[in-house]
Order: sequence, then structure tokens, then C-alpha cells
Amino acid sequence: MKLQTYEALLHSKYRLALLLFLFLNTATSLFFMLPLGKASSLSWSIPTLLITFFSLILLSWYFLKPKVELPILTVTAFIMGLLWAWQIAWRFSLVFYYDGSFLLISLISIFFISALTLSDYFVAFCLHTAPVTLTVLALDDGEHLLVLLSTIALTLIGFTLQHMMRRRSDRFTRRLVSQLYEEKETYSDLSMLDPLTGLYNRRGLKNRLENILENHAGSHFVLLLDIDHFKAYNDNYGHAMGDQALARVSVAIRDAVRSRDIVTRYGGEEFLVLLTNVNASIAMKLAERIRQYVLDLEIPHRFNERVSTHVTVSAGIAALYEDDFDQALANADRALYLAKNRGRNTILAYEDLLHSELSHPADVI
Ligand SMILES: Nc1nc2c(ncn2[C@@H]2O[C@H](COP(=O)(O)OP(=O)(O)OP(=O)(O)O)[C@@H](O)[C@H]2O)c(=O)[nH]1
Repeated sequence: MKLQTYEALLHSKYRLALLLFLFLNTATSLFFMLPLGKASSLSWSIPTLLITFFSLILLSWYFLKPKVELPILTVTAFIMGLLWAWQIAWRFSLVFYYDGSFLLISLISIFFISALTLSDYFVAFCLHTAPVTLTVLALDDGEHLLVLLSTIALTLIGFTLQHMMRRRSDRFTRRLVSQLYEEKETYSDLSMLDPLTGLYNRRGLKNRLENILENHAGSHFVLLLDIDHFKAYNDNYGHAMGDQALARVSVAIRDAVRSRDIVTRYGGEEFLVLLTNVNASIAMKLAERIRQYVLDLEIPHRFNERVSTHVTVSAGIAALYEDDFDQALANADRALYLAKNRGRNTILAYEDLLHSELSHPADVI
């Protein structure tokens, strides 16, 4: 799950709390309109009508515009709290015989609504319950102070404990999600890198290539490089030394090109460099620089027959036309093959080969 998804989850929880809050307020206000006794008729009042009206308006808005965010829970809770306080005061004036039960039931009803819907929203909870609590205490005038205070205290203690536990678990979940997300990013990055050289592997290249082809309209070149006589190097110096040579050649290639070029370990001792936003002559210069940097490493290679006494690379380069990477790769491979044939430690451009096709037809076939 992404962090954005978690945020969306929190938002939907908020919307649900608002929906339930409005629904319970409507239901309770309708309940309060019921007749007081058998003989009495419907006892509607301005505050209950306002609560019902206000709740229904917001509920309709909620359903008609499901995508619109309504950060109004706190304000709504406070307005409802005031209206309930008004309603309780008005209804209290109609109570003929007062034994404390009316105020207690009113208080518990409001706490019930708040605890069910606003337990995650501390400020809204306080703003909703405070006007009613103060009104009830004032109306009771100390007659049932102990009962009322213990009801308020029990509710508040329960709410506070639950709120604290919920916040702790929310914090934990958020931390967990963010850790998981970071780990996922790290693993995804690692899966695109070659562990020996730290260069991109084929997967990494594919990923970057898609990105580059989408965002860079300029001209790009595919450069395919291969270490000369590397089997002989491995056979004579050992695999561990072979690994070291590969790592050093990788650094030289990376150093020789620009940061925006994509350097990939394409196979065992084969590298692919995607030279981005570059013209043919600069691409050739960069390729030549790689060849020189590798030679300058002066990694001894006595078995690089007739080429050099050090490790060298051969390379083929081809332009990337019309985003056809496979074709450019095949062309670069062809040029590399011919560079090997022409004595190694050499770079050939596929486009130059096409021009020389007439003069060396046997080469290009
Ligand atoms: N040490 C080491 N060697 C590797 C690795 N991957 C591939 N190789 C070796 O690279 C060598 C490639 O040999 P070949 O494909 O015959 O090419 P070459 O000997 O370089 O010959 P040319 O390309 O024609 O110059 C093989 O011996 C592989 O074992 C690696 O990760 N580490």
C-alpha cells in the first residue's frame, strides 16, 4: 500500500465519520420530536428542526457530490452541539416533574453520538459535547451533580483511553506503511542494478529507456562495448581478477560519459551505453573516450593477442531511429562484430559501415 493510498483511506474514514454523525443527529432529533407523554402531540422545536434541516442538507451534499472534500466536521460538530444545548434547555422548560433523568438521558444521547462518530476527532468531540455538558450542569443546578459528573467523567476517561490507543496504532500503521514503501523502492532499485559493477542491468535499461523515449525527443545512440579476449584473461588470471577487471572497466566507462547517459552491463563482459540527446560526432567522441579511458587503466593483459598488453575494449555504435531500440541494438552489434574482426581496440559506427559498404562489401555482409 502506498502512502497516498493510506491518506485516501484516512480521508474515506473522515467522510464516513461525517456521514454517520449527520445520520445520528437526524435520527436523534426526530426522536426528540416524539410526544412527551401519551396525551401530548409531536413536540418539534426550532433547534430540532434546525438540526434535522442542517443534517439533511449536508447529507444530500454528501451524496450528490461524493468527490468533493468537506473538511467541516469540527464546525458541524460545534454547531450541532450548540443546537442540542438549545434543544435541551427548551425541552427542560416543558418538564413538569424533574428527577434528573431527562438531563441524564439527554447527556448520554449526545455523548453516544460523539463517542460513536467522533472518537478519532478529539477537537470535534469536545466542541460537540461541551455546550451540552455545560447546559445540563447549569440546568441541573447541582441537584444530581454526582450522577452527572460521574457520567461525564466515565465517558471522558473511556474516550481519552480509546483515543490514545487509536492514535498509537495509527502512528504505528503509518510508520509501517512508510517503511514498507521505502523498502519496496530500495528493492525495486536494487533489482535494476548489476551487483558486481553497480551499473544498470537489462531491467534497469528497459526502465530508463522507456522513460527517455517518452521524455527526450532528441537523437540518441546505442553503443555496444565488449572487452577484448576476456575469456583468455579469465582463464589465465582467474575469475576473481576477472571480476576486478570488470568492475574497473565499468568505472572507466561511467567516468568517460555524461551523467545523462545510461551505462548498462548488458551481458558478462559486454556493456551497453545509451548516449542520449547527442549528435553523431559527439557520440563518436564519447565512445572514443571510453576506449581511451579503459586503455589508460593499464590493466595488464598478456593474452590480448596482437592488440595490446593491457585490457582493451571494442565497440559498435548505431543511431536510434524512430524509437526502434532493437534495430539500433542489432546495428551496433553488427558494427561491434566488425570492430572485433578489424583487430579489436576499435570503435566502428554502423552508419560509417553503410557508407563504406561499396568499398568493403565483404565486411558488411
Ligand atoms: N570474471 C568474470 N568473467 C565473466 C563474467 N561474465 C562473463 N565472464 C567471462 O567472459 C568471457 C567471455 O568470453 P567470450 O565471449 O569468448 O569473449 P572474449 O574472450 O572476450 O573474446 P572476444 O570478445 O572475441 O574478444 C567468458 O570467459 C566468461 O566466463 C563475470 O561476471 N566475471
